[in-house]
Amino acid sequence: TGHHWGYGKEDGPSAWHRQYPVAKGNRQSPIDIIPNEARRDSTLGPIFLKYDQCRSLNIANNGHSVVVEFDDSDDRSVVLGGPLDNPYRLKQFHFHWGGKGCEGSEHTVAGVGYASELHVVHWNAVKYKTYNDAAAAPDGLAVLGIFLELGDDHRWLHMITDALYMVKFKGSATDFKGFNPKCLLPSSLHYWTYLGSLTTPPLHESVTWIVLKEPIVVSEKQVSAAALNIIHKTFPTV
Ligand SMILES: NS(=O)(=O)c1c2ccccc2cc2ccccc12
Ligand SMILES: [Zn+2]
Repeated sequence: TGHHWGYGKEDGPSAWHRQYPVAKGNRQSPIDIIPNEARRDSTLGPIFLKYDQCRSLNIANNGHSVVVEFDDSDDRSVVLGGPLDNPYRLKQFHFHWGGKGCEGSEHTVAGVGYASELHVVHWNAVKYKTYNDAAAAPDGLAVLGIFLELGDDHRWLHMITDALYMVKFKGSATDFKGFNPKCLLPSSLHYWTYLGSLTTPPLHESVTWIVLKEPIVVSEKQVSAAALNIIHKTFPTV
């Protein structure tokens, strides 16, 4: 149905502005984070992640990423503090995997990319009635960005990568209960923060980005299994 965006030459990021003019906006993500140029803001306190009561629902392949969704019908799991004026409700998390050997992270740090990047999406349910309203509002979303660097196996990531074969094809989804994203956090919650946007169409300029300085460590095997598992096409219809 209609021309769809992607990551190819014709439909990739340089072409998105045709269908999504905001691509040429003044708070577009991702950005290159330059630590020496980042301003230290003493008014910013620590962030707090209250995920103990979170309820994961399913894991799905939307053709661009693998997304794990959560029950966001109440304030059971939220992020608060840091740059945020009120708690933001946990909605979903997803990964940006690279291909074989190429860096998949969206943000870079002083020009250096990481193997992958995890985005934990939260929305401002205090100010907005629905997630969709929040997704289009300048203070509607808060996304926690966590870099993945290559090293030893991550002890919990297998719970995600093992489930990927169940959602091999775009549009597929399966139950995914009892997963708490706390197990994917690094030891330090020190962060950079800036006002930005969704990194994929519709590119809404509605995201307060909170990018953690400390990456988590995953193995090449885990990343390549994941990257290879995401097939950007629907099931071959006979
Ligand atoms: N990269 S992103 O965090 O801007 C993003 C998505 C990226 C890929 C697939 C789905 C996404 C859905 C999002 C929903 C809200 C905020 C960011 C989102
Ligand atoms: Zn993302």
